[in-house]
Amino acid sequence: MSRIIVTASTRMELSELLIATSAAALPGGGLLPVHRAEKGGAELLFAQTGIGKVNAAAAATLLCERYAPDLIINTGCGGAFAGSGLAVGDLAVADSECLADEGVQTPSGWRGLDLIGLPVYEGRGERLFNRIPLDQEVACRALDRAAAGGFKAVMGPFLTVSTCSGTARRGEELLRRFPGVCENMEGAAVAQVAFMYGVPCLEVRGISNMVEDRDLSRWDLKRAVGEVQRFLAVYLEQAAVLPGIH
Ligand SMILES: O=C(O)c1cccc(C(=O)CC[C@H]2O[C@@H](n3cnc4c(=O)[nH]cnc43)[C@H](O)[C@@H]2O)c1
Repeated sequence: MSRIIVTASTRMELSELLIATSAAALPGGGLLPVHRAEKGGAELLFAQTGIGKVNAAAAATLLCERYAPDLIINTGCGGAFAGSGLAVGDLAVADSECLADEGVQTPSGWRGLDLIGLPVYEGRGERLFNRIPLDQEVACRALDRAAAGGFKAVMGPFLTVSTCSGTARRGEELLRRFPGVCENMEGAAVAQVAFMYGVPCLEVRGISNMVEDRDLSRWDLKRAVGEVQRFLAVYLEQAAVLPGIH
């Protein structure tokens, strides 16, 4: 039976999936709460990682070591960049991830890790600096499934940051560094660990806010996490025949 792991930073980002799949808490999860279900001929494990790259990387490493998954799905909410074509309540599918604030501030501007010449990972014929590749077939199929399910979804590069951008200016600055449709705080960490373990990784987020001058009255976390979990519940129904799953 194939094994799919779904990670999110908060309980709210997983709670509807836990209900939809009748998942039960696994005993002995230690610091990392894990729930288990069976659906569509696959074993599903849901893990609440906590916010940010450190929590996400620690959780992803533990999950890869302990469970050797066939696919890791990172989900939750995210901010949409201006010009992405995304709005609050839409779905964003990552075609790549990026460590968007790992680099060097030089007198002539910000530069990525390639300036230092030290990759975050080197192996399997790749040197990864800021950009983390994701499985293209898995991403494209997820986008197709979202469209077929009537969801408005856009696929593009995701940027992972340590500081949530609370100004339009910061969003513009990040887009001068790297192309991006969606900002988040965990995705590149999960993607990097998955890449290191050779596990296909999918990232799908519901858009809770635009990357703009911070105005919480324009955020809709509930709608964002509801939409993306509604999509994933359908997606996971066909878990046994998902691309990348053998
Ligand atoms: O600024 C606030 O007061 C505030 C209130 C509630 C939530 C936040 C977050 O920043 C949530 C971070 C959480 O959600 C993801 N997320 C959602 N939108 C964004 C964003 O625009 N930029 C970065 N991360 C975002 C993120 O992955 C975290 O897990 C703030």
